[in-house]
Amino acid sequence: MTDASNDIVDFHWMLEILQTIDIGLIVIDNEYNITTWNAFMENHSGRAASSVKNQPLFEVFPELPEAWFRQKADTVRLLSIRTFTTWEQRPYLVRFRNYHPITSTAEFMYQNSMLYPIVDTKNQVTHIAVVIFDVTDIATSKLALQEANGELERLTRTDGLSQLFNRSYLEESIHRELQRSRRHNHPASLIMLDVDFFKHVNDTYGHVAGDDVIRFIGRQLRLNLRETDTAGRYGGEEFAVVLPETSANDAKVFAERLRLIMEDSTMKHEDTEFKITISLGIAELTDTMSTEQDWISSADHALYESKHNGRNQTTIFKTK
Ligand SMILES: Nc1nc2c(ncn2[C@@H]2O[C@H](COP(=O)(O)OP(=O)(O)OP(=O)(O)O)[C@@H](O)[C@H]2O)c(=O)[nH]1
Repeated sequence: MTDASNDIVDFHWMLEILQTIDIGLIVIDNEYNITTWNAFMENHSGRAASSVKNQPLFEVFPELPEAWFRQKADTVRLLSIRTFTTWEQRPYLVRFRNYHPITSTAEFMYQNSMLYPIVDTKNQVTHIAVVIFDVTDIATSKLALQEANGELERLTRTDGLSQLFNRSYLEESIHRELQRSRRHNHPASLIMLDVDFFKHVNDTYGHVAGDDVIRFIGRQLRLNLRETDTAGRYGGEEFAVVLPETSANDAKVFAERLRLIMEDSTMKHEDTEFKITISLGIAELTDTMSTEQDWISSADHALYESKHNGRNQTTIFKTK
């Protein structure tokens, strides 16, 4: 065979490959009109190559962000280089329905895409090849893994009963807030609170009723906190709340609101109704507290005073 006929055979092979590979190929000219569109594109868009030929790319795909795409294409043209976009940067270049109904729950096809310069004999970029890879399976399994890891992380810092943070996460938060507040010289307060006569609740109504009380306090704390506050279960029936940017007097407003909510609520267990109250202690961070343990002990000290003075009240820690 002559060189010319070899070239033609090669060319036909190439065309055959382009039609059958499971990769999308669009070729556009410098005016963004479509010149080539392979079988993958036909199958997923439902449009024949003949119907999109010479059509502007942005009309065929109105979802394609034009300014962003033009900027990418300009780089390819000016520098004669390839550019690559991953599904993590942009989930898809053109929106196709996901056709893996069994292996994947995604609504659309996740895509990696590449823009590739096509040059003429004078090394001028005359066209750009847009290559689209279907990465739905990879993307959905990675997203599922991320979601599972996120849930695992949430579980390791959550107290199952109250659905608040657990003690170890709470201690980390108290430590972080101590450092942050010191660095910025801003106020911060810590509230410790404890259910009054909780042993009596357990002994009279049973542990299940006691657990319901812990759940109820968890819910009330979650409902009443600001987003920047952190609440957790410190031990059995003891809870702590970290309030950044809050003086002791401001923390007392929150503490009293919570105390009154508890006082006004009626607990129900099976057919029995009962009331509970809580005692609270507040410590605003001062220079004399050098570790988070000092801060916790100060709030605990104030809580002890509330208990000692008759319970169902809030006390602010005072340095002697
Ligand atoms: N139901 C239930 N009870 C718990 C849990 N954790 C601790 N407790 C109980 O909480 C009670 C705490 O009792 P005490 O420390 O004597 O305190 P108190 O009865 O609340 O009395 P004051 O704090 O002095 O008002 C004990 O009976 C513990 O068994 C829990 O997760 N669920």
